Amino acid sequence: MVKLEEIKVIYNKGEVNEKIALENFSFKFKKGELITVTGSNGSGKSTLFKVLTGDIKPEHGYYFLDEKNTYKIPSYKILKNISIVYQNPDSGVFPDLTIEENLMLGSKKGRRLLKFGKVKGLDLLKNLDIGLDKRLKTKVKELSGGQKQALSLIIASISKPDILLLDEHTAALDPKMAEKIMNLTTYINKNMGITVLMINHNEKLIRKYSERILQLDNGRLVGDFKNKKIS
Ligand SMILES: Nc1ncnc2c1ncn2[C@@H]1O[C@H](COP(=O)(O)OP(=O)(O)OP(=O)(O)O)[C@@H](O)[C@H]1O
Repeated sequence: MVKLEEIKVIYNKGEVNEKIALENFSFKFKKGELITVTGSNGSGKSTLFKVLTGDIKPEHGYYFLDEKNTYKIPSYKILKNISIVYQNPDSGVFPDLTIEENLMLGSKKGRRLLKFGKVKGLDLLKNLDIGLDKRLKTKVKELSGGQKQALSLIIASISKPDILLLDEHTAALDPKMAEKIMNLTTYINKNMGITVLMINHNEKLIRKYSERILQLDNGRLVGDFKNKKIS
């Protein structure tokens, strides 16, 4: 169980352009959930992700990792095991390295871990089923945007983070590739037990794949629904 309580984020505090981006924001989630964060432009979705990664320091708030441990956030001790995938397919890969080398680096340092990265990455590539598992020696810069995005998702997952944040990771993809990536996302969520929080604007994908939908408006949580279609 992870719980955020009373989070408040202010940009440019005390200046004329001061902006409260999150206010009295509280929510909790269980390990293994697949949650979509929705809301109009500027409602605070990316700010929420930056709070979770520790990239910005909230004005106020608490972060509960489990029933026993409470931290006044940000607490880097508990925020370290989070991976994030962005919309831009180039942001999560090393273009001059091969697919195989990218997978190995995804599981961080150490000989044993490098091998683990390759094995786990290969398993995920096979599941993705677009033929990349047979092209391990290909340089990543030769791949299409969709293929690079799939690889980014795999790299972010093989170190088995507690939480995987997906910031519009299907936004730049054609509908077919977006479905493939969402299938892989579900596989990672269910088979590896990784909690997924994703920002997504595609109604069809949200309804098909999310178990739970959080809705933000102007920095506040205004909705928290179970998706009846799959739960
Ligand atoms: N670095 C910043 N400095 C000042 N204001 C910011 C900064 N980052 C975001 N904001 C403002 O905070 C509010 C929330 O922004 P945020 O990026 O979290 O929204 P979002 O829901 O992710 O939007 P989008 O869907 O457009 O990506 C917006 O009004 C935005 O203009």
